[in-house]
Amino acid sequence: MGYRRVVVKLGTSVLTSGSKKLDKAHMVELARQMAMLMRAGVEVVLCTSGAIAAGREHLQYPVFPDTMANKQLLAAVGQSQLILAWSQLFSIYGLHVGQLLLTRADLQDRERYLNARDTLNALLAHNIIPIINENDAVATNEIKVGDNDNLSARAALLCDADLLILLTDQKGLFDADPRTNPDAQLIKQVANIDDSLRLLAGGSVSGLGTGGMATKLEAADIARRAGIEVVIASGHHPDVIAKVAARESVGTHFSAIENPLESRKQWILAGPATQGKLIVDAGASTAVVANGRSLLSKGIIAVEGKFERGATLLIVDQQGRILAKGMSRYCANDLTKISGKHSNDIEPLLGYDYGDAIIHRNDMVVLDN
Ligand SMILES: Nc1ncnc2c1ncn2[C@@H]1O[C@H](COP(=O)(O)OP(=O)(O)O)[C@@H](O)[C@H]1O
Ligand SMILES: N[C@@H](CCC(=O)OP(=O)(O)O)C(=O)O
Repeated sequence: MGYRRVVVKLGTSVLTSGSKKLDKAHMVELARQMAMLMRAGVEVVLCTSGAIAAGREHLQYPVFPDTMANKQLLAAVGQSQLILAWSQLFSIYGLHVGQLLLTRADLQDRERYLNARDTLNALLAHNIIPIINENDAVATNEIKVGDNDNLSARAALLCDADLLILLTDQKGLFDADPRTNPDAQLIKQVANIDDSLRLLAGGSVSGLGTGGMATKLEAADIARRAGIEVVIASGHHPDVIAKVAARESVGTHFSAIENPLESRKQWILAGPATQGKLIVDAGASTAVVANGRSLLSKGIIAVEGKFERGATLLIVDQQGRILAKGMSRYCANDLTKISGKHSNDIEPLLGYDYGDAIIHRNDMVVLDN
């Protein structure tokens, strides 16, 4: 069956073709491919990087100290150049574009999330290509998603896409970074994202992109758990977008999981930033991962981070493996008092009680699979 709605993410590495400026000749080719897909009845959402690179180019490569304010300046200048370029390039194919600049705060707050979703749907309903980037000009580290791989996965969830295409400067995910390992082999199919796969995915060394393959794997993991297929491929492979959309074998394909998470759990996974960690013993690990139970105080060995009730935390085992992510019903202070203790001791120790479940299974996404 054909795809209905596709998010295409273009990394800086693709947009600049490895140079220091936007490669407009290649951007028009990518716009053509996306326009053809739209003409074939597939809705396309573009998540584009390149604002900072475009800002540097427009200001003729100023030598600035590497501060947050200067990056924001470059993004503010570059984003307008970037959207101007896309708007002109898509107009060649008779298409309008609409710009959405998002931060984590827009995805975290339910009302803003629904607002962004309505805008995306309205644009698509009018055959207008939504173009998304992080709102780098205003986003501080605290409210940033931080990289466009993760942002594109959240965009795919937001608009209920069925395919996410991450285009980059490599043919896909290799079993080692091909820049430093000439013998590295392309991994064509991934059925499960686990720690051994994460170890293969390195950061970005080109100085152009943010996050490298590590953030692409994070993005793939979020999307596939929401039932969205993911492909990582080269943005310079001829007709790559059409081929991926036609299910030809290009790059690395990640299958979607069979029973996608319900939307509340998708939001827990993709929305709020994690604010701490609960380290748990083997019994709690089995209860949470194998038996799908809530996390009780008895199994908690240590608490890391400062957080309030309702914060999103990682549950990790003593070997540091991430088991689950979920929302805590107790704050960090309370948890340090009751960890390792029986549920019956919560009330006597704290003077109140929000229930036995520290993280209830309905508020938890198990990740060790
Ligand atoms: N296992 C791997 N397979 C492929 N590329 C990898 C791997 N590990 C690290 N990388 C690096 O990831 C880079 C792509 O990510 P990045 O530089 O962030 O580009 P983009 O701008 O497309 O997001 C590649 O150039 C490569 O050096
Ligand atoms: N939002 C930034 C890009 C951040 C980013 O993740 O870059 P990349 O790894 O090239 O996709 C920009 O527009 O410059």
